[in-house]
Amino acid sequence: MAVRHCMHKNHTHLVRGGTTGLLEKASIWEAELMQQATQDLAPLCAQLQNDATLRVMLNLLMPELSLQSQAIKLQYNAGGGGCFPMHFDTDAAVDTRRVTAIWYLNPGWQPGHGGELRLYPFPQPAVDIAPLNDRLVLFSSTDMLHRVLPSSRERCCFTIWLSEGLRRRAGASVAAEEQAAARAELQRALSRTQPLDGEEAWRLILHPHIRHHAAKLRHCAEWEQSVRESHPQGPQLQVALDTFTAEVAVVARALAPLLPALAAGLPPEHMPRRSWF
Ligand SMILES: O=C(O)CCC(=O)C(=O)O
Ligand SMILES: [Fe+2]
Repeated sequence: MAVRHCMHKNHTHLVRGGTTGLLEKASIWEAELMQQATQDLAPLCAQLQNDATLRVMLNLLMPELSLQSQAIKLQYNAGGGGCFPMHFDTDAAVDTRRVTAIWYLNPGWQPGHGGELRLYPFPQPAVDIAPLNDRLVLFSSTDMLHRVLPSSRERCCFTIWLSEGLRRRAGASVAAEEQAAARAELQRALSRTQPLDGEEAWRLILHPHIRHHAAKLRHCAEWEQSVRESHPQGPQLQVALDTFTAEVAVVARALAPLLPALAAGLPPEHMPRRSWF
């Protein structure tokens, strides 16, 4: 595969004390389709980069997303346990990516080869998706926690990120006021010294400002394990694990009144519909 010549190692971004470090993943290589070098080596990749079919279809089905551009990378997992730690692809405050589409290229994948995509539509239980050839999986880039389980075989996919345009940003100042009010309400609730009761606690746990943090606490043991599995041993991995432990402690302190409800779990009758976007 000629395009392998322009592949580089994938890294996990480590945010710590205001600086971002890079932690190389074991066995994972990638090529950006936007880059001319990739397109020159693999004309089909240029065609895919410029194909608007998925974006147009999604805008028809979900016009509220208002998707305007796409960035695509080709991912090659060399096998031998290559995997991704638990993560959200982005945060709405960081960039405009809104939909993640993964298109798998694995003829002959068998149960037992590993490399399943695991989605965590918190508070619903996790869902494993086999990376079957020609399967396309779509989920929210901002709200869906996910990881890739260790793969014992070579595994390939295109990862397509669809971004919203500037149009939706027009209402930003109204949204900012609403957000300030929501933040004040959350601060009041979280400054209580007594635990909140189940229903009130779950309303806050599922609040968009809290849900990501609550999901991290709920799955913290698996999250830590996934960081260990995805990166080579060494001092940088230890820094990543220490940073993770410190973050979890801060989140647990901040969400203290919600912890009993989180540990007890949401009663099935209150479980919201599974939400992918
Ligand atoms: O390989 C996959 O199935 C998912 C990859 C992924 O999560 C990513 O590139 O952010
Ligand atoms: Fe991802």
